[in-house]
Amino acid sequence: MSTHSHENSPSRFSVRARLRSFVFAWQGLMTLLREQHNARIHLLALVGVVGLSIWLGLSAQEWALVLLASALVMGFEALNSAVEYLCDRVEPQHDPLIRKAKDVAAAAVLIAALVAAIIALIIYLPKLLAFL
Ligand SMILES: Nc1ncnc2c1ncn2[C@@H]1O[C@H](COP(=O)(O)OP(=O)(O)OP(=O)(O)O)[C@@H](O)[C@H]1O
Repeated sequence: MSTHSHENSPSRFSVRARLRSFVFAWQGLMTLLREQHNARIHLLALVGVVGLSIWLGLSAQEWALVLLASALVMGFEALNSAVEYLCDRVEPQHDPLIRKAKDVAAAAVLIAALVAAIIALIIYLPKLLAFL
């Protein structure tokens, strides 16, 4: 059984421990891209978005909004996958509360994706129409 010493007395700051945390987070990113097809689609979309943004010459504020929206979608996708892994460990059998947990986690991705799509329309549509 592990102890919870860090809850009472925080350990001293250590660069090595911070680096380890970064490696774990990187492993999580690799797991996400390897196992979650949605994450691969989002990464591909991000490459497309960056290409389009360079081509259209976005302003600094537009870049910030586009990158923020992309990070929101991908970040929620990661959290959604974490919820899925936890649910599958806790209850592999069909369960109404597990269904709700997974559906609600997926709703977070949906909300971010809808807002990202609206932001994309606001920023890209006028620039694309100007080409016509
Ligand atoms: N144990 C379960 N009990 C009840 N419903 C479940 C269970 N597992 C999955 N579901 C239902 O199936 C849906 C898809 O779950 P799953 O774990 O297969 O995610 P997924 O197909 O990887 O989703 P996505 O790829 O869109 O993130 C859930 O949103 C939920 O409605």
